[in-house]
Amino acid sequence: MSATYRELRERAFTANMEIPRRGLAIYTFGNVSAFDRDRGVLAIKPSGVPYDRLSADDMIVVDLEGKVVEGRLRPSSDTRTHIVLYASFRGLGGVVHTHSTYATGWAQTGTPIPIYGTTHADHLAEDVPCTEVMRPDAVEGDYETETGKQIIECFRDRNPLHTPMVLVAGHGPFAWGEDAEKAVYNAAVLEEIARMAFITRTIHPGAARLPDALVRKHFDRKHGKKAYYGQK
Ligand SMILES: O=C(CO)[C@@H](O)[C@H](O)COP(=O)(O)O
Repeated sequence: MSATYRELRERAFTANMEIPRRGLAIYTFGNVSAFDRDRGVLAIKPSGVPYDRLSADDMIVVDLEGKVVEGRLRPSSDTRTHIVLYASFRGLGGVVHTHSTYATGWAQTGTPIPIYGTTHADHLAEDVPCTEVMRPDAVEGDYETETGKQIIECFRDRNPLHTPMVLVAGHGPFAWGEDAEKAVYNAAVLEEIARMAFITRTIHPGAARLPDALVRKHFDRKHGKKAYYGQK
């Protein structure tokens, strides 16, 4: 491991190891990257290596063209989706993709997660958005880049720093943050929100969304007053 990227690779490794620790994915499912915006590179988990065999030395450093800058293995199959998010959303230092059970369940039905309660409103002030299902011709093309573009399209009128998570229809969740650690935190929050919403809807299929006044109160208490809720 070169000294230049040692810190970035260690950051990516530590964040990836939080995925199994938090029960957000099994085996090789999912991936986390850490971004160094000054150098224009990210460090990401290699493809197909189970978490219990990963080391910091295995992390792959990739530039925003997708070219491997350093590393022995193949970067995660979702790398190009991570690249689209770093290139399009300002202020990101980490991106996470998981197959966490409840969030993936909502994604597989193509359903945004309704903002039912204050746990949700403490973290974001709108439903967790869900992308459109990908068109067949897009699936045949550069699938991972298209996945990123679907997310960007879904955030056309949203602020990704206010809503740091999304469901990709038929696939699973992505989350992000100012660094890789915060991105994993947001992925764990998303899974908990998804689980609570599933239980809420199961107990009462017609459960109402949290009233706007409570959404604002809880979101503002944690994040300060923001002029727009879920909007740019
Ligand atoms: O989304 C997927 C597959 O649908 C990925 O999360 C894989 O489950 C992990 O891929 P690698 O990171 O090992 O390439």
